[in-house]
Amino acid sequence: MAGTAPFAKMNGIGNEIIVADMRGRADQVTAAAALALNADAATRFDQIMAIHDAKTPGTAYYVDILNSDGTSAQACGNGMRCVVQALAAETGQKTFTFETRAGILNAREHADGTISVDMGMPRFGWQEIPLAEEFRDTRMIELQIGPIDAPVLHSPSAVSMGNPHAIFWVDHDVWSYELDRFGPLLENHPIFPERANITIAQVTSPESMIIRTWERGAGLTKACGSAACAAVVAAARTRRTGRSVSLLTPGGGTLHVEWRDDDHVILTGAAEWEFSGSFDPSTGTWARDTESAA
Ligand SMILES: N[C@@H](CCC[C@H](N)C(=O)O)C(=O)O
Repeated sequence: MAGTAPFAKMNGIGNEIIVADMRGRADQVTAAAALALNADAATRFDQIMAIHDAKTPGTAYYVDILNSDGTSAQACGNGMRCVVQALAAETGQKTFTFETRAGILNAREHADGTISVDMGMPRFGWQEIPLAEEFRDTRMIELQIGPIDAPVLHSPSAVSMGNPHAIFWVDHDVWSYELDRFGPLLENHPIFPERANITIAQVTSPESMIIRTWERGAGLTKACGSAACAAVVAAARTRRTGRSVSLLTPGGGTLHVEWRDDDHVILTGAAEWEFSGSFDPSTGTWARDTESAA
């Protein structure tokens, strides 16, 4: 064992995040450690953002992302904001360039404390998302749940934000759908060979929508940043909204997404520190810092 590593329990508008400081060490946070941390109510999380030393010149850090089921994720918008807030507090820096499995991304902390993350460019090709079979137009794919002649949800848009997303559109009462029941079935549907994040979206104006997400590898969460990006891109592609949209999420928080003309998707929102501690990255055994909030 290489010794314990510091961590901060944080959240990105309710998306439960552990920011793990793995700088200066060669080991990784294991799936076993993730499962152990998630099994403890005090450290239950949706994603671990493990900050490692940079691998690529021009980047400050490599960020490895683990879901609460121990699997890896390529992107996590809410988690990246937590990483930025933690590093900005430590270094006084306001802008950062990171590397993740999804590629290189830039982020900035604003004067009001909100944080913007450039989530990169969306991808729409069926092989890029990926889907298991060819769809020439991923603005609407054939997929439904519920009775065959009266589906409850159907015809989602599919988008990659580095990670796979499907967005089901509903006209009213987004809260009434049993996403806890349909989510696992859709996440693991054979059409998604790498599984998928499943979102239900209700457009409320050309500049606003409400989203709920069943996250791949994490289940129902209070917010999902990459899903917010995927939903706005898909909504703009299908002429449901413009390219600059505010999104209300189940935790009550709001995210803002702008799909810029240069094709980059910018996610803006808040991040919050809860407490700090140290943990064993191989087992998940942890202890709270004594000076940390209860
Ligand atoms: N909460 C995240 C998304 C995390 C990754 C996702 N569950 C996956 O496996 O792709 C966000 O804020 O983007």
